[in-house]
Amino acid sequence: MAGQTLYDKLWQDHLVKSREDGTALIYIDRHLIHEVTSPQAFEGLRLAGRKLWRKESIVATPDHNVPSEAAERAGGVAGIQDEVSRIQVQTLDENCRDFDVIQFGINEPGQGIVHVIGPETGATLPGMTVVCGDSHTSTHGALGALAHGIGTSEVEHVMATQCLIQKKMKSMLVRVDGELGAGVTAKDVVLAIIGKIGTAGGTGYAIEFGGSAIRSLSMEGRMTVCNMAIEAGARAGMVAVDQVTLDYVKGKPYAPKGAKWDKAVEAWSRLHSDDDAVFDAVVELRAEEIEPQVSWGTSPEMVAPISANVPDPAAETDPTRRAGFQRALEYMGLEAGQKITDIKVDRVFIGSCTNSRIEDLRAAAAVAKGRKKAQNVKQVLIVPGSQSVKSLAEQEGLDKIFIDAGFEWREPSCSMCLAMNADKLGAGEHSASTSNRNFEGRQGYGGRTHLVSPSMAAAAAIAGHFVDVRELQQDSAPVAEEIQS
Ligand SMILES: CC(C)[C@H](C(=O)O)[C@@H](O)C(=O)O
Ligand code: SF4
Repeated sequence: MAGQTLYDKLWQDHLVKSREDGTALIYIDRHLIHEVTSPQAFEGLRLAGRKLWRKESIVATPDHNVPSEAAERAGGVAGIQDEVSRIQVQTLDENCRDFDVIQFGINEPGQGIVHVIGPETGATLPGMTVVCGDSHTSTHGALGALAHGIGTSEVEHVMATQCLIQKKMKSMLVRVDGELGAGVTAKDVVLAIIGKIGTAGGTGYAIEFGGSAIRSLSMEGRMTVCNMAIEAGARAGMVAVDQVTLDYVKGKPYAPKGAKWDKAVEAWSRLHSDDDAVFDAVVELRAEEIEPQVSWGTSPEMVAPISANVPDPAAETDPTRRAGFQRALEYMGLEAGQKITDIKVDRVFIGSCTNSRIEDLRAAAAVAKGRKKAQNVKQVLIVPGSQSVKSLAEQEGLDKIFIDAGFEWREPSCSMCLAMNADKLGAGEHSASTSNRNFEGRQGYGGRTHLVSPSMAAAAAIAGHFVDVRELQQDSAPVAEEIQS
């Protein structure tokens, strides 16, 4: 018999019952909740007179509707200007109080984007099943967990039973071997993967990311990659447990301690695919071939290396693809064949569950240090993913670097990732954004999003247009001249 994949092992470990119709009941270890997709679930429980099955499994935090501006934030929940947002956050507070759920409230130390606080508190651990009413739950798979988003009715189901009805997915290995070049980050890797397999490439699969380039990434980088598994069509992304994982998890507030830690390490050490495991699909990329990436269209697969030009739809043989490219270029206000480096940037957003961790902010600060935002750039938002990231960044003086560069230092929230709050991209404006979705209107009505890494976003903020961060790092002179002109 062939060996097991990591996904097989995680699935097997949580399987309660397989059913004749091909579905199965799996046990859920960790349930993360936020203000957008939990209210109906709590209401459903109330109406049915049900209790939470295991309330300790739930960790709540508000992230989508909380303002990022310090002044508005200072007033707490009551101070949220937008009524719908205020009600959402208030409702989460009330539900957590009524059902006695652990919540990191709006201005409390642990608050942050749900996918940032799970791993950083140790609420997410290797070997767990992790769910949340949010598609980017795939992020947590970076720890060697089976993690995916669920719908609101499933949120209620997990609350009431701690189980979920699932159909086992197929397995895909995305292997990136070789060494990444300087200035090429986890974000570029995952954008290149999506550029290759497309946004439907992973549909129906659980993706395991492997290969030497993935193993060389930090946990934060692995989270960036798994975060965007959903943009490749896969509900779950994961990376095998190794020493990097264990070093990251050790000492986290909710991580096991003492003898329990030793037992956990023993159990977690088998969380990798066996050498003879067979995947339903295998995709391979060479790390050396990956350049810093910039998305040019309205889907994450519409992405190109920074050295490239905006593609010409006429070169597409498939009529549906050609029409899609054409429409994307019209929406984005771009010309076929124009250089990516000629695209001017109006606003820059560095944040989101893809890229708002400390290493992301350090990478952006390394580029911003001693430089200034270009005149044509109206706003640069730096939004740390959590209160912990924010205070660590402040201890390191990163906030000062950003402020000196003319950037804005904000409070932890989803912010301009999806414009469910005051942070929005104006119609026709182009953003350099470290988030994960560039759909039409995603960052504001008529807004034009370009997905990039944190260092590429900072470089665009300085230059006023997209620029190869590798040139900027080696030689700052040309950019400095542009700023003065
Ligand atoms: C609001 C939430 C349900 C949604 C998601 O599921 O991903 C959001 O986080 C997003 O990124 O679009
Ligand atoms: S940061 Fe963006 S992608 Fe992540 S949970 Fe918030 S809205 Fe969704």
